[in-house]
Amino acid sequence: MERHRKHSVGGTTLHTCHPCRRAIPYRIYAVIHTCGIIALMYHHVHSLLTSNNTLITCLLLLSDIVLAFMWATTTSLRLNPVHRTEYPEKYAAKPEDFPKLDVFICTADPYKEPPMMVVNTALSVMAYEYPSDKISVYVSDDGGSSLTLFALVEAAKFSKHWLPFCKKNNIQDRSPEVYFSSKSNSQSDEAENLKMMYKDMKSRVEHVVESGKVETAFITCDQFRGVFDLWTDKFTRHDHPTIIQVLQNSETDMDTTKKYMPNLIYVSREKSKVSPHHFKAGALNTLLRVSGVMTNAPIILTLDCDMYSNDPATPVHKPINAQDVLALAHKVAGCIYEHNTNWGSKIGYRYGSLVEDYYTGYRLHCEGWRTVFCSPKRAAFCGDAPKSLIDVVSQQKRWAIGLLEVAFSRYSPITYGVKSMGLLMGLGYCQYACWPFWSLPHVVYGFLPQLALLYGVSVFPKSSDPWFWLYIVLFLGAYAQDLLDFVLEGGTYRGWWNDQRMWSIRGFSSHLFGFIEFTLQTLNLSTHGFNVTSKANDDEEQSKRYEKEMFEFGPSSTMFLPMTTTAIVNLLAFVWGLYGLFAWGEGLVLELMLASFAVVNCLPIYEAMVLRKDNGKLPKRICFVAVILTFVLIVSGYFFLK
Ligand SMILES: O=c1ccn([C@@H]2O[C@H](COP(=O)(O)OP(=O)(O)O[C@H]3O[C@H](CO)[C@@H](O)[C@H](O)[C@H]3O)[C@@H](O)[C@H]2O)c(=O)[nH]1
Ligand SMILES: [Mn+2]
Repeated sequence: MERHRKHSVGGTTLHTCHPCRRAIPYRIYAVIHTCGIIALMYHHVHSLLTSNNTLITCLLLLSDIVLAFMWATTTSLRLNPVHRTEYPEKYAAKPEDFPKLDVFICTADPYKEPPMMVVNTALSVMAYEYPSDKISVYVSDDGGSSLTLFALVEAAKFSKHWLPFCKKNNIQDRSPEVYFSSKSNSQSDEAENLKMMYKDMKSRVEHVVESGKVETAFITCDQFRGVFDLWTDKFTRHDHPTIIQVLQNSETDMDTTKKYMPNLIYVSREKSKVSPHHFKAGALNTLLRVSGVMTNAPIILTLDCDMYSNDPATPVHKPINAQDVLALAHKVAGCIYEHNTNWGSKIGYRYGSLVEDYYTGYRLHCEGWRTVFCSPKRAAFCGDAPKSLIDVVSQQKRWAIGLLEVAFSRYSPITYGVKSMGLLMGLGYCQYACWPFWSLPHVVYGFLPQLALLYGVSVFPKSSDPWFWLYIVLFLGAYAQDLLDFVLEGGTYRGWWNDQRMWSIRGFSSHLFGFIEFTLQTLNLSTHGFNVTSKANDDEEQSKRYEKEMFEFGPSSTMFLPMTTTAIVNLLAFVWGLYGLFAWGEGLVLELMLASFAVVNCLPIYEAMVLRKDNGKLPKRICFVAVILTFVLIVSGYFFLK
């Protein structure tokens, strides 16, 4: 095995790769765990042939097959863990020889993605420690919103002050929102002055967003007055012509210190109800073509509007105002441009999955592209994660559906992937594609042994049975390795605990509902789109609870039902099982252990059901329906357990 690999460009090593020491113990453990799984399967088959309750045995067998398969996919990712170190300081090219850089920023909804957030993302990359005239920032607005355009016009004005300020003072946080709300910001007159300007811009933008309309009186740049007229009465977000507006031109626009500025270009591609627009993948493909016509940089960087550059040092001509260039740009941003072309199948971002990032990366890997994972000490980008549980589970449900779209496509990692990339890489990709499959073992293990416990029926080996220990070893082994992996990569114990708790919650919500929706869609019974995650965050009470690490259930959602029901069922089983253990001595130990583990995991749910009074508590309606469901489950348990 090649112990240390170097990767050089023109004789300079830019990054090195070191295998982790845990690889060998991991491989040894993989062999042991595999033997355990084989033994367990033997045990199941044996019970299937001898037992009288085939339904229970089948359900347990099916769940264990899924668990074993998922364990195999995880293990393929753990066989050769590596770390990389990168040496950007060794990149010796002179600034005038730096390549040109096109940055793509996507946004889709001015209410879920506040325009000020887009502004901050754009400003943070425009302020890169990189020759300004070589950067072009393209903002794709799938919401087709004049509010977003208005915010960007304001951003272009503000950047004339912000960029020289950042470069002169060597500011690290180049997103103004982050800079002005951090404690380290300077108190100099210049900084105070800029802060005033920023606040002023922010209040203007927020005012316009709130009013929902860009009044002519608010437009301060005469140059851009005309473009707002394109938002006619017939204009809707699903049906409108292409709008491309150069807001800042690197050849003519200078900042306050007479230095040229990066290009800033607003693009809202044409939309029509009859043409599929392929969500974010479609937006990015449009940007690939528009930028190809306008600036055509050899390097592109794509960002979502909920991300910003966290390190200014992270990153080669056509006159872009020329009539013919803009006409061509409009043409390539049109709805029908992609008809009968290879866009989305062989060129650009691939269509067919709601997780276009995973899918495109995977397809490129299959075609033989090579990638490296860079993870510098100071994170190069920061992003926004949803804070309330409903947003989290909805986001993950979208991912679940997108992943299933890949898993069941003709490019499924299990068939096509394994064939093109080999067994280990193919299995590694399955880990993600098969994510939603986790819901099956979660549901079976979350209800079946507990109901059995309530009826005094054993589904697992008794503690006197040697097979008992196999269950203990497999469970502890899998969890311990997961914990070890988490902690060795810099996570905390508490972080891991929360992580595995979220994993269970997803199994009972996003994965389960994603599966159902995907099935309905396959049967043509429903359709769904890209449900953009809400990034708006102005509820102070909610932020406080977030800081205290409290779950935010908030608005009622059917997705909370299964987890609430399982919480109740496990609590009942736990109490009943404990009572049994003391009353009769011999109890159903494994069933009881499982229920107690679930109860500990469900503590925040009990708290949200009965103790909490704030707005983040579990809605009464959900609790009520969950109690009824519990009752129904227990009654129906009587028929297949007794
Ligand atoms: O029709 C659409 C829908 C979404 N977006 C943009 O896509 C980005 C991601 O959307 P978001 O709601 O933030 O989804 P997340 O789940 O946070 O995004 C993750 O998952 C997506 C796939 O589901 C990936 O595209 C993202 O890169 C990845 O960060 C945002 O900038 C949106 O504006 C569009 O441009 N057009
Ligand atoms: Mn996002």
